[in-house]
Amino acid sequence: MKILPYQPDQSGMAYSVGVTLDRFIKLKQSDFPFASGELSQLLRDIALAAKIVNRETNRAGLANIGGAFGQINVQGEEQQKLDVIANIRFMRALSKGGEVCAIVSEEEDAVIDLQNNSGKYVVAIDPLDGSSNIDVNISIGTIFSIYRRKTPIGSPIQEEDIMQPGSEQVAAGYVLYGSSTMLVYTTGFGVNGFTYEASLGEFFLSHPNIQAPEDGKIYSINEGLEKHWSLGVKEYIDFCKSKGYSARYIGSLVADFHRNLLKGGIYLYPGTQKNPSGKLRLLYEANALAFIAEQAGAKATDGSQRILEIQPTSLHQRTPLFIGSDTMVDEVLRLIAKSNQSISAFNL
Ligand SMILES: O=P(O)(O)OC[C@H]1O[C@](O)(COP(=O)(O)O)[C@@H](O)[C@@H]1O
Ligand SMILES: [Mg+2]
Ligand SMILES: [Mg+2]
Repeated sequence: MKILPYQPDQSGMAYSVGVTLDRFIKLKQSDFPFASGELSQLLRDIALAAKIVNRETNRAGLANIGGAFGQINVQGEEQQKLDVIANIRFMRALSKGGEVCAIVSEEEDAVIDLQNNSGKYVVAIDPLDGSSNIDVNISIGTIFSIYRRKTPIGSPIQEEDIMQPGSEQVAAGYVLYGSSTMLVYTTGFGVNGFTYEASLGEFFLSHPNIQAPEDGKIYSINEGLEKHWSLGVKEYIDFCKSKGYSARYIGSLVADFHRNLLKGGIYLYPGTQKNPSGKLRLLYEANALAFIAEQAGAKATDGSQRILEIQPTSLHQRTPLFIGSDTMVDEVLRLIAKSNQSISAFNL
């Protein structure tokens, strides 16, 4: 009986698909000596909900799921039908999975207590990011942060379980529903991206160990708000223009962040006199992307401190966000500090 060692096909005739997300999660579990598989299962639950939401976004125009839902959420924003559908889908997947004890969602006023005595994880989620782009077929996303609860499993959910700084995240990620659908996440051991192959119903590793370029030539900011920017921000955008950098702004945080993460660039949503904390939410937008950014060698700040160091005080609190390539974030921080100094010197 002839026995031969397997020789992987070198002909290139059949392209090799990457490792599936499931398999990758299993392989990576060994990074955690005391892993019990619950976080792995939770990541799978999120991937499952992402597949369903992907299907809904793809046919938003057909199935009458575009447009407004007719309710205002706690942010004072008109909810889109897909905001509500995505919220329901992720809530269901997270509650059915059994790993989660509490959820903070952009679409829910209060913390959702899943009354799950065995769940040790808390999830903060932006079920549908970039809502203003849903009906015009532009890339949108989902953003999620995962924490381990602080109080004993089975005991009532406490403030300390929810109000954790981003540095306490055990995992974070986003789904990008764009020309292709991708899931990008970190568990604190680097950042990996997976592309969805709908015909096989699987996410495959397509972007292993993502490293953000140290510098870039792209800046993303809503220039329509220019007159409300601080002097430091104005000086930085003038600096970008003087360098001939490209202005790219999709209006979906996940999509703008993803492009800049891969190509090098910076996304800015500064505070203004009217909204000193800007627009983006700390718990389910900024924290997750800041964890990803730092794990990929990039930076995330509110203009004075690391996003991950901010101690949350309210569920839907907002924060200014400057996130992207190292050198670019350092430059905007330098200009903001310089303009603050000159303003305080002037006021003396
Ligand atoms: O329209 P603006 O003020 O530029 O704000 C756009 C930003 O607001 C957001 O849409 C806020 O997120 P949601 O869509 O989840 O509410 C970001 O995705 C985006 O970057
Ligand atoms: Mg959002
Ligand atoms: Mg949203």
